[in-house]
Amino acid sequence: MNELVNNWIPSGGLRLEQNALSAVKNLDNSLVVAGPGAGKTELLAQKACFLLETNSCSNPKRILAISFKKDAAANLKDRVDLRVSPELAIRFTSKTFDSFAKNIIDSFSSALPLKYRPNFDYSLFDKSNNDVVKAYAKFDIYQGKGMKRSVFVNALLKHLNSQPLPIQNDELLENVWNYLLKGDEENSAKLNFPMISQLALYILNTNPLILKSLQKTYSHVFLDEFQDTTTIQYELVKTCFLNSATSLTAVGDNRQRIMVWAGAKKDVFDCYNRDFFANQYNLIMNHRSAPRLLEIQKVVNDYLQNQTFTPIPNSRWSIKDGISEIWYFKNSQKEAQTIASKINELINILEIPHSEICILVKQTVDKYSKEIINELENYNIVARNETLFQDLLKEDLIILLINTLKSALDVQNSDAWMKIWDIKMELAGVKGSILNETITPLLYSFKSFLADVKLELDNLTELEQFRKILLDIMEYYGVDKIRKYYPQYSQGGYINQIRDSLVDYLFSFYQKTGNLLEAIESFEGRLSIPIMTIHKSKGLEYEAVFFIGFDDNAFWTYSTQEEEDTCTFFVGLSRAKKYLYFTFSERRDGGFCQKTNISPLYNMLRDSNIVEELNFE
Ligand SMILES: Nc1ncnc2c1ncn2[C@@H]1O[C@H](COP(=O)(O)OP(=O)(O)OP(=O)(O)O)[C@@H](O)[C@H]1O
Repeated sequence: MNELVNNWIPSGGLRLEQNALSAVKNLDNSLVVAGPGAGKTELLAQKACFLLETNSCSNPKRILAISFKKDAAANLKDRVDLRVSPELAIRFTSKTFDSFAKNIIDSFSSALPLKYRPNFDYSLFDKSNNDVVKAYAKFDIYQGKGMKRSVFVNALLKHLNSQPLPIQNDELLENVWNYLLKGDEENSAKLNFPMISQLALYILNTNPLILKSLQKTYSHVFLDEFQDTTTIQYELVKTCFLNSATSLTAVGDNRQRIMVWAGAKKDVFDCYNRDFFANQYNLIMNHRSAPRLLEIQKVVNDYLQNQTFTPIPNSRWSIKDGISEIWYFKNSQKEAQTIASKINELINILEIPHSEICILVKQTVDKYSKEIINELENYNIVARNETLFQDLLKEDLIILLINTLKSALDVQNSDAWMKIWDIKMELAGVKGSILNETITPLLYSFKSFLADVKLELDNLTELEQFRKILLDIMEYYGVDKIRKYYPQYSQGGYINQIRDSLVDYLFSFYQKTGNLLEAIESFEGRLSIPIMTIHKSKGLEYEAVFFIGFDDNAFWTYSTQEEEDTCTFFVGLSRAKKYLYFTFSERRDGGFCQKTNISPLYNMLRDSNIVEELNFE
């Protein structure tokens, strides 16, 4: 075993800096703190390879990685799948915090006392729904006169999660929980993720056997983007793994803490170091951004923390690499034309792929991007609000259905075929790679099913016909088997919701192109420029980033939450590898824009001495 450990080298030909390598090989609890692009996520992928390949995570133990966003969880899983053999990769589970907690309550709801057991068909609600207001109104709590609705909703949500379970001495809280858990004649049961985490905590605190089995299953746990962990999520981590044999690796960056508004625990690093006696590792490389762009990151860092930050760029860059500009416009029409022309140049002259260019906004994607989308159409370039697709594209069910369609339409697509064949074998309970009396008939029947699907797709004209084809595909795999194989679909109508979204989107793309393979490509966003909020861009990276509408309106919270908005600014600008453009327009949407409140952010760009300022009349 020692020999395996000593001889282990990072996969994919990557070289890790000394501290990264030490963190990978450390088998106790650890915390890796590093700036954007330092390779924190990659370090977790490498650590998974190390643990599995050296048997430090010995069969049948597993590694559990917990991230915040579905795409982050999926990306981490993809990186591990790419680097280790399928037999090892199967022991790496990557989930979001939300799905981790939800799986606990869906798998063990019978361990809850009846009064806290949610109805089987519960669905989810978030802040944007009216459900929490309705629930309180049921017990005569109405919005106070003159009170802003958002303030009222926040107050209700705070009250809803003001106590761990079981609820003590609060009749209103007890009633609202009961109503949300059980629903009534008109409304089904509805839960939000903080409630789900409370229920998961209750199960784990009152059922030592469930807790033990969780600890026995996972010998190693990874926590990505740890800076954004909320109090209740941290409580869950502690309840699950404190004083257990499971070893934890957390990675994060204080300067990228952008979820304080959603309850991120500001002192989570200190608490974790103290509670888990973690070894801390700091990294100094930046593998993402060109050297000149790192100059901006240094200035913003100095504003955010006392510790200086001198990231070392990856050796693929030359010292002069990196372009950053601020563009000033009189109106948003001219802004849109200039951005479209630049994007056209990046794609057609510099040959940068669509998927390597990103348009970022602070918020309200549609407001800031309408005109740009229209101007890009003049160049035959598609741009779209990626928020609608980001999570959907990483859904296991979507990946399964899309790969099935691809395999039916294009028998040469070996990648898609391998993925669905592996899953088909798993779902059919068949193991092995050599054709035999079990595998051969399954293979023939699967191929013949795909040929039938192709025939139906060749005659596709109606939306309902397409829905039926996808229903048939799911039936063929077995809906119950899918629900079991992917625990996130085990409960309620979520699986149907996801399927219907796919049907609607794909069919609308199909109507435009008349070609289903092209429609799938469009749906996957291979030929479109993603537009998203900075929050949605967390963890992602692009060759070129356009940070549009850099004004007081977009950063309207700056005066009340300067630190968090500066962190958001830092996250946004650190997504760029080589090109970084900021735009400001005096007029937008019939109104005037200013940049006086956020002048400290503008000054940081100027202080870097690398950002050029251009005026467009
Ligand atoms: N050791 C390495 N050598 C070369 N490239 C690397 C190395 N580690 C990471 N990378 C690459 O650098 C980029 C950034 O890595 P990664 O996404 O892991 O950074 P991060 O620290 O998680 O960033 P962020 O906090 O901004 O999300 C990725 O393209 C990754 O493939």
